[in-house]
Amino acid sequence: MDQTREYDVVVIGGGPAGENAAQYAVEGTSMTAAIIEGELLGGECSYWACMPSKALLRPVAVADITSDLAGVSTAHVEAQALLERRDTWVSHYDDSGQASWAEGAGLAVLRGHGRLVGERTVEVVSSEGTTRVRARQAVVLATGSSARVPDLYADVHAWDSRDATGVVEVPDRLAIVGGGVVACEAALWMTALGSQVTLVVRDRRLLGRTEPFAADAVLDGLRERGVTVHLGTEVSDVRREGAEATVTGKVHGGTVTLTTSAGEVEADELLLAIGRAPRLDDVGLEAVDLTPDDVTGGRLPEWLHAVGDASGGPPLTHWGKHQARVVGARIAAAAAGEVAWEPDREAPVPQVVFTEPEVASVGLTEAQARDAGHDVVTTKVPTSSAAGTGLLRDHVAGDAQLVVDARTHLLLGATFVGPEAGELVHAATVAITGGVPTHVLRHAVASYPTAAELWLRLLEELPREFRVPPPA
Ligand SMILES: Cc1cc2nc3c(=O)[nH]c(=O)nc-3n(C[C@H](O)[C@H](O)[C@H](O)COP(=O)(O)OP(=O)(O)OC[C@H]3O[C@@H](n4cnc5c(N)ncnc54)[C@H](O)[C@@H]3O)c2cc1C
Ligand SMILES: NC(=O)c1ccc[n+]([C@@H]2O[C@H](COP(=O)([O-])OP(=O)(O)OC[C@H]3O[C@@H](n4cnc5c(N)ncnc54)[C@H](O)[C@@H]3O)[C@@H](O)[C@H]2O)c1
Repeated sequence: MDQTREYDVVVIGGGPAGENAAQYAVEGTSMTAAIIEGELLGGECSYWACMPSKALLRPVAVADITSDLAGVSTAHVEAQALLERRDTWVSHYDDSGQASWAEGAGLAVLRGHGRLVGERTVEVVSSEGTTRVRARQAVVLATGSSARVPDLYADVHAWDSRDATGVVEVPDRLAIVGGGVVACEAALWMTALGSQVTLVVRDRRLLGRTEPFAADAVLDGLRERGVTVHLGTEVSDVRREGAEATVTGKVHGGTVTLTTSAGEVEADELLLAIGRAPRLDDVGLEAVDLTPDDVTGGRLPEWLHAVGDASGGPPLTHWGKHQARVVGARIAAAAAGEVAWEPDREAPVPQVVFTEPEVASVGLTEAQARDAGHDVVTTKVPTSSAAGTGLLRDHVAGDAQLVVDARTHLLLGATFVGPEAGELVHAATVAITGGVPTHVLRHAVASYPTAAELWLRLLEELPREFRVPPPA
């Protein structure tokens, strides 16, 4: 073993969360940081998740709009060109660009698998040998998450999201088990690439964490685009001839047969999209007397932090990066004997689901707000009801809704469905973060005729007492 190297901050995992934690901990200080990365710097998000999926979905969405917009001819997705676009956006699975960024930011990158072996001490194992690294200030766990694979599916070598985003061989028939975000998004791009897609969904609805009206709109959208969706359907058995995990994105064997409560489903490939779990099983937690539950429960010694999917928080890149910026600032402040400034209000979590129609939400759903004890008023309008949204395509699906606290007149949550939903939701994020009540929000004027005018429609639909401050 080489001699021990020392840095102020050691980050295990170089995904978006790990990169941000390292950067924010040392930026503007004389401290040093190392990121330990076992695969590609940039993480799941850059190569197998957000980037490739959105690179695949954007042309599909644009073609979809042109099929519903008088005055323009309909565009068609070209499968090979679409896959080439994906390859460009994942830099052909080469992380040298991210490595240059790290070098420019003054961050050391250590290649290999990192494991805690004692307090503030990490061992890095690679084909080159084993190195011991000590952190003077802090260690950050940013190891991300892995797709869940229940025992039922252990022998059939089903695809996971890496195969779906990294698809190179398009199966004629694709069965997807799961009704969450990965399932709904992948169903769209795999349909556009030419697969006949069948979704087998255990729940009686899609997208369990969104407003029911948003999930219904996504269900209609998938069915309109040729996807077969079985809701409330359990899988009891899975069989496959010649199952073999070959290359990522290639078909992994012969025909797959699912026995389900809705009958047998046959497909040429099966995508399992039933959630992800923090990757904490091989990071040496036992060496410092901790368990994965201690990490996700936030019970960590002051020198150890967890960010991103590994923390057990909402598994979203922007949320992991936010956590990482907060943790990075805390580490920097602590090293200087200070306490980092943080707002007293918890930041709301936004999410955009890039389906047709698009769904964007932030904060609490109506049911979550009521469960949390709020007296709630909601306002809902068709997304087509503003001139700016109506102009975006010929048939605008979906509704938009605000969830407002009846006592304080503060926004608790918002959901937008339809074109530009992902952009419309940010105003809600700002309003919740800033604590802007509805009577003030009404004076934030949106330009005519933009999609943002939907805000005017939503606020006008609230009872009139929401136009003035609440009684003291
Ligand atoms: C198909 C798909 C699409 C998605 N789309 C979106 C989206 O549009 N928007 C969004 O916000 N989120 C999206 N997500 C979620 C997003 O990918 C994750 O929330 C995000 O990648 C988490 O970032 P992270 O840095 O915590 O972990 P990761 O990106 O998983 O990075 C963790 C890194 O740690 C490394 N690592 C792990 N263990 C070790 C170890 N012991 N030693 C060394 N290195 C290690 C891994 O190799 C990896 O590079 C998507 C997820 C999937 C599956
Ligand atoms: N646009 C985005 O922001 C985006 C896109 C993709 C993924 N992601 C993130 O990645 C995470 C993982 O996505 P996902 O779709 O895998 O998970 P998910 O949690 O969104 O959905 C999981 C689905 O699988 C079902 N399920 C769970 N266990 C099952 C079982 N044993 N059998 C059958 N069905 C089962 C659930 O009921 C649910 O429908 C998400 O939580 C999301 O935050 C985000």
